[in-house]
Order: sequence, then C-alpha cells, then structure tokens
Amino acid sequence: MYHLMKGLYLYATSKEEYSILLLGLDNAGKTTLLEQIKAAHSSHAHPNLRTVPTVGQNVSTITLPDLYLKIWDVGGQHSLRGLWQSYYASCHAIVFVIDSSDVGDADISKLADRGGSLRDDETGRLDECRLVLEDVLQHADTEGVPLLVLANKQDREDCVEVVRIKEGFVRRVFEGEKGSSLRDSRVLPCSALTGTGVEEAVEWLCSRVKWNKESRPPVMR
Ligand SMILES: Nc1nc2c(ncn2[C@@H]2O[C@H](COP(=O)(O)OP(=O)(O)OP(=O)(O)O)[C@@H](O)[C@H]2O)c(=O)[nH]1
Ligand SMILES: [Mg+2]
Repeated sequence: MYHLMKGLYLYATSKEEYSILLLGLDNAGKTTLLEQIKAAHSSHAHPNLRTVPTVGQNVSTITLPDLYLKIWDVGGQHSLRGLWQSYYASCHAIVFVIDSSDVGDADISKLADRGGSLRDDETGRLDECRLVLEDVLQHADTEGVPLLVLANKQDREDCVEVVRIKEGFVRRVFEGEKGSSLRDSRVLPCSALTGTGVEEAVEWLCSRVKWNKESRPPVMR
C-alpha cells in the first residue's frame, strides 16, 4: 500500500524537465541572461549582474507551473567552444545570444569578399558570430532542435535593431548551405541587463520544447 501511494504521489507531483543550452560568443550576455531568468523565477528577486567570463559552466533549474527548465550556460571564449558539442545531444532547445552592439550593421552579405574572420571596425564580430552559429547548426546532434536567437544588449545606443539581425544575419545563415536544416526558430530582441524581453524568450522556449517533445522527450522529475 505504501509503495502504491508513493507511486501515485510521485506520478501526481512529477513534472517534465527540459534542458536549454545557452550559446554565443564570449561577452554576448549568456550568464547575465541566466541570472535574470533565475531572479525572475525565484524568491530572491535581485539578479547578480556582476558576471565574470565563464570558464566551464553554470547550471540552474527554474520551476514553472507545468515544467522545469534546466538551463546550461557555457563559456563562449574561443578555447571553450570545443566543449559545446558535448551538450548538444541532451538539450531540448538552444538559445544563441548575440551582442547586438558588436556585429556592425549585421549584414553578412558584405562579408563575402573579405575572407577570413578577422575582427573589423565596421563589422565587429559579425563574421565570427556567423561561423560559430553555422558550426552549431551543422552538427548532427543539433538537428531539429528549436533555436532561439536573442539579439541582446538592445538597451545600448549603439546596438543594431532586431529586424536587421533577423534579415541580414539569421535569415542568410539559414538560407546558406551550412544552416539549412529544418528546425523551429525565432529571433527576439532582449536586454539581459535590464530584463526586457527575457520573459518572452522563456515563454517561446517553453512552447517550443513541448511542441518538439516527440523528437526530444523530456526527463520526468
Ligand atoms: N548593456 C548591456 N550589457 C550587457 C547585456 N548583457 C550582458 N551585458 C554585459 O556584457 C558583459 C558580458 O556579459 P556576460 O553575461 O558575462 O557574457 P557571457 O556571454 O556569459 O560571456 P562568457 O562567459 O565569456 O561566454 C558584462 O559586462 C555584462 O554586464 C545587456 O543586455 N546590455
Ligand atoms: Mg558567461
């Protein structure tokens, strides 16, 4: 009887858990974003916005009414990007965070003749960002995984608007041969620093991981 009751209790109280992977170049704002999400979903209302470059990973689980989101924030520095692929097979969605103030005018068609991915005063880290996103999309373990591109740092005066990141960058990467696999995707503006747009991002992620759960089933907790 005890075991039956315990089983019923666990069944009634368990929830689906989905893993979200935060990716993007170093300094894009991934850890700041994680802090904002954590603060919005816990009783400690103040996010810790004094981040340091991530070496390794930060992980937090947030509790929503109908599911848990386990959010993995990994270091974006060049030397750490090789570790990302070990998270791909078990994630349910990827958030690719972009520093909207460091991608020039976000038009990758202008990069065509430059060759190489050197930083340039006009284009910022746009080419580096493109190569890194293409690499993520091309990996077999990310196939079909919903992708949210966040145009972060929208609070900065020198940022490019989300529509330009969408048209000049994301759409072109998706149309290119290295980005053309089928997946659910969205581009949203946000400021991880002020928290603007963060809740919309979480809502989109929740709806998409549930939508995709036949392909990537959740873990029951
Ligand atoms: N103005 C502004 N600054 C931001 C925003 N998000 C992050 N930053 C700043 O950008 C810097 C880097 O933020 P992090 O969150 O540490 O960046 P990261 O992507 O985790 O970097 P790595 O851990 O090295 O991969 C910090 O100084 C943040 O305060 C934003 O939305 N607006
Ligand atoms: Mg970080």
